[in-house]
Amino acid sequence: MSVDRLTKYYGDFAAVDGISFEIPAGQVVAVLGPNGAGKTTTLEILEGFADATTGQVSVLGKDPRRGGRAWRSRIGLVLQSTSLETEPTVAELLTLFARLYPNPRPIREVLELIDLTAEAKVRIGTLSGGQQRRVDLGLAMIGNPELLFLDEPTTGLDPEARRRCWASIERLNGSGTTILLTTHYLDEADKLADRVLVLSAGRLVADMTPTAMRASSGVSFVRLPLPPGVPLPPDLARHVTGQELALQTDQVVPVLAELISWADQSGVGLTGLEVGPPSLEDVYLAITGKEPVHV
Ligand SMILES: Nc1ncnc2c1ncn2[C@@H]1O[C@H](COP(=O)(O)OP(=O)(O)OP(=O)(O)O)[C@@H](O)[C@H]1O
Repeated sequence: MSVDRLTKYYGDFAAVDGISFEIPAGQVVAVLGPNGAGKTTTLEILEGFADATTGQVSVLGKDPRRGGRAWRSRIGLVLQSTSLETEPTVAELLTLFARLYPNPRPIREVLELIDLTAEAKVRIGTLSGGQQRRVDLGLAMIGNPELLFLDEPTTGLDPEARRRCWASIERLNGSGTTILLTTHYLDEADKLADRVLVLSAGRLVADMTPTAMRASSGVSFVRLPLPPGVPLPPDLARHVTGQELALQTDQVVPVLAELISWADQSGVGLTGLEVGPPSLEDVYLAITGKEPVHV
């Protein structure tokens, strides 16, 4: 998939303001960005549901607006919210949808991918929210798509249900499907994505791997559980909450030097000391201008 200097204007307002990126086959890419950043608009253009104002878009080698039926059958969609039929069983609904595609995946295989083999004969209406979301995924993958668009696939699910959804998405990618997903969960992007695209006010402000994104801030986390009754120097003491020192800094060497000197003089072991990159969420908030990362 390639996107070159894409814009989408509503009147004078640029909802998408000149973004370019390429997604090679087989990647999982997460599109992040605050509300109104242009994620849905971009996805709608890539899916062929909306026209670009200017720029070039090619998805599976075609202009999405001119894709046609054969092109569409190579793409799977999971929309932000769907309402499934409640009466049929899981297997019945999958079988019904399989008839719409020229080259459907075997139902048994889809059930395994979405981890609902045991529920094949259960009516959709009696499934949990997380199981229904995995049925959405199953319907999107039944046509054996080369490319899958997932719009906020796990919003509203509990942690266990989210993990099971992630496992299905990982299995599907393992079978070769390219996946483009939007999410507001940074842990989801971290877990699933080979690459993260961050949109802000219609512009692409980051395009990198989660690891590179964490490293890009140049900021490190320092964390140390403290023994009772040994006061820290005042500039470090202001970062103590309860019995823990926790701070982020772009000056990790002086902070560590001060800690080591303090530990040496006070006879304190540095047991439990952690130094590492900030969370993806911290960096994301800094990139999108929501909050500073620095202490
Ligand atoms: N049909 C429209 N007419 C006018 N403005 C629109 C239209 N559709 C979207 N917009 C505006 O374009 C901007 C981008 O919207 P979009 O839905 O793509 O954002 P988003 O990143 O998907 O946000 P969210 O996370 O809330 O789904 C917003 O400011 C929105 O108000």
